[in-house]
Amino acid sequence: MGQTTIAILTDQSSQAQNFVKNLLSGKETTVFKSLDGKNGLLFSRSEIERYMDQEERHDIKILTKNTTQSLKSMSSGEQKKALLNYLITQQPDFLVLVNPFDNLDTKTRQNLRDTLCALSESKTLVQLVGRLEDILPVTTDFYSLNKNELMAYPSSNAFWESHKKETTKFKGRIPQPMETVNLQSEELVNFNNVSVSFDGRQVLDNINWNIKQGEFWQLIGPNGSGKTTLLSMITGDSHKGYGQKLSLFGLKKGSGESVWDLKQKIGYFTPAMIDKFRGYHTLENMIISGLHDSIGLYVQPTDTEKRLAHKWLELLSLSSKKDSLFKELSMGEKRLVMTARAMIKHPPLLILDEPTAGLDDKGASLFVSLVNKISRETTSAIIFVSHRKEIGLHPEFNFVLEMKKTGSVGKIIPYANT
Ligand SMILES: Nc1ncnc2c1ncn2[C@@H]1O[C@H](COP(=O)(O)OP(=O)(O)OP(=O)(O)O)[C@@H](O)[C@H]1O
Repeated sequence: MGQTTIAILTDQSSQAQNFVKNLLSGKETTVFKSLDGKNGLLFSRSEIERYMDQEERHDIKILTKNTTQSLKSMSSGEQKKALLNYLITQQPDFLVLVNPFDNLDTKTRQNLRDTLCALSESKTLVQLVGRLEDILPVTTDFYSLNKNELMAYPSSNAFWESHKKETTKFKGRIPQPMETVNLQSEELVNFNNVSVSFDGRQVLDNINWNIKQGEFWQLIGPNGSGKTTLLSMITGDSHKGYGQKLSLFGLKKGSGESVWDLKQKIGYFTPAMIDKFRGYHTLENMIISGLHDSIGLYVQPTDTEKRLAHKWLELLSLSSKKDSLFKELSMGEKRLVMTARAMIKHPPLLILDEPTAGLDDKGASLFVSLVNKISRETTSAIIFVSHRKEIGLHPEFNFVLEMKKTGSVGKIIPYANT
């Protein structure tokens, strides 16, 4: 007979962090009586970051004892595996899993799902998940967390009935930019047989990828296949592109363009950016800051800039919050604002790196419809990186990285064939 497996569905209102803290310190055990006096451990992205920080700061190995690689340089899948293995060796009575499948590709997700289902035979698992599809099939007890209030469902049927999917749409059109960015070439990115190795191990093998103005690409590949490595060559954050046949916006890599020139042509958003600043800026200033390539605004905005920001806020149905602080927004709202910030100039290339990770179904569906809209109504090319096949996302092409012993190879699959 298996143990209790608990699922708690979270949404943008949930005070999940607080809840988890109380649960692990024994303060929530009035609801979960079976956990009273038991020892629980946490499996979450924040724990990986905490161990990453400890390993780096003190130059020690905790999760990475059996490898020479640093936790930081591992792919998300490798990091999660290392954390889970470590937690199991600590023999906890129960595990709290916060969005365990985020940032994982289909196969790694399936493997982790199987491992967790097997683990549920001997340990109590408490899942806090924002996406319905992430709930383990072995779940016995269902709850939802509204702000800090836990609501119990009498049966799994009652739970699934009350969470049928909804879809949401935006009203109005994407606001036009103040000026257009000059382009020397319609070809924005050209990888011509580009390969990348780390410490003698080839990670990317002869990549050929040509991205033209206005195209909508989804970049897909298993954990560790080299998606981040590819993107960092485009954004100028990796030197691996030098000396190879890589052209960006019509210029060969290394032919004198500055990282600044590159950043002018690229709008970039990844959820980790949100953690980089404290969020004491108004929404209006956050969006305008996209015109100045800063996070937050440090100069007085002009009236034209303010008008443009208002148009974006209107589109996002956030006008009433224009003077609110960015940090007061829900996670989903923050991502919409960050995307508006990345798009305000209509950069020739918009890169969205796993932008829906950690969102609940409603938040993800809203985000996806904004991206589809940007693709339809602007000439910006889009690269959308995601492990999940996002329901409702309509890219024109998939660039699929397939892992081989000699490094990942890239395949182009038109969306119509997927
Ligand atoms: N600086 C580095 N030093 C050593 N190995 C590295 C370094 N950067 C990346 N790697 C390795 O290269 C491979 C590709 O990593 P990359 O982060 O690009 O994959 P990914 O597809 O983005 O993975 P994920 O989806 O999990 O984020 C991984 O095996 C990773 O461990």
